[in-house]
Amino acid sequence: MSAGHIAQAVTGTGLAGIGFKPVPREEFSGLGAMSGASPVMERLFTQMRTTAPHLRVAAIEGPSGAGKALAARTLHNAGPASAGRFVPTRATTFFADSQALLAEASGGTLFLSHIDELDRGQQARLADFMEWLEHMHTRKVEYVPRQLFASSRMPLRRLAGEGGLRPELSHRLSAICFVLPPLVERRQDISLLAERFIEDFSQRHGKPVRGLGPGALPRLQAHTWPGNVRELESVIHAAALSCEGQWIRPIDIPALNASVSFPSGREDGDNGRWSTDAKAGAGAAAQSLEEEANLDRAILRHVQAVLTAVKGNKLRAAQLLGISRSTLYRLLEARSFSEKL
Ligand SMILES: Nc1ncnc2c1ncn2[C@@H]1O[C@H](COP(=O)(O)OP(=O)(O)OP(=O)(O)O)[C@@H](O)[C@H]1O
Repeated sequence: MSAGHIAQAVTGTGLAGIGFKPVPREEFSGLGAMSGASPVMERLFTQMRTTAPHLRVAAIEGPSGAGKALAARTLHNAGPASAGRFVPTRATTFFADSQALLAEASGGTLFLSHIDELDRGQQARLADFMEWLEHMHTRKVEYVPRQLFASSRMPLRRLAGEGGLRPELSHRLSAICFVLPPLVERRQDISLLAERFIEDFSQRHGKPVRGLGPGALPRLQAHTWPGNVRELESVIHAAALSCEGQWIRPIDIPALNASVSFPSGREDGDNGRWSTDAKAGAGAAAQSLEEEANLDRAILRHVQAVLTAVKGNKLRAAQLLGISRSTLYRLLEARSFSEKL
């Protein structure tokens, strides 16, 4: 790539000239508010569409931030309880406020998240509650939740097999089970999800960001996403905020650190506890991490070359690069930070 091309890539101008084609909006696919086009998500959407009209109880499994709560809401919207309310609550706090929550979810859907956090006593109470609910459904009582969904960051059968979940509760919950794989196992969805989050951001904040510019997608695809879709969403929002033009550039994307921690996950993300396939994905990502580093280095090398050419005049360098002085300072800070490591 010539210096001119990098400058174009950095500024987000002249994109057509370097053969850059954004993902057209009409290529968005998914179910309700859920985006996804990878084979594993297509299969999940088919399972959701087929079963949603008939569900009473269902489990939704997957690592933190993979989209379990969104899947539960999507199932509710497509199911027999959609005229009632969708009432989400953390499973551990359900019994502290069960009367009010049951009244709110009457005729609708009660969604208990993080079932894997329940202790043995809470599990026994939940099993009793489910038996009572089933009895109410048999008697066609209408003032109870019509559907009960539960999410877990551990596969329920595995949890039961390891003694972490009462078998009777596992059997009741996981007869119908939907699985959200870690994002690293469906990299194909990254561009679709990113474009969707950009569009959401633009609409919500009234800032016209049109999509990912050249070099941005490889950077996103090189990351292992320990925080899954939640992490991607916050990275895209941060990038769209920093973006100076209409296209997100690699330098707009905040540092992607594999050991970053996320509120609902373990410190290293909880993909590892989810499935061994995630490790394979992490291996592939580690390999492509090189590319990520190279891309950053290419931009920094180019900035350095321009600075040298203008004898360190930062205002002139920023003008030639087509970026603001604050962006230039940010790039130089990133360089001096990486030199200290
Ligand atoms: N397929 C998807 N399409 C669009 N947005 C998604 C998708 N999956 C997840 N999200 C978004 O990612 C964020 C995290 O999703 P969600 O809260 O459903 O995750 P979760 O698996 O329930 O997480 P946790 O177990 O930590 O509670 C939400 O803002 C959600 O809207």
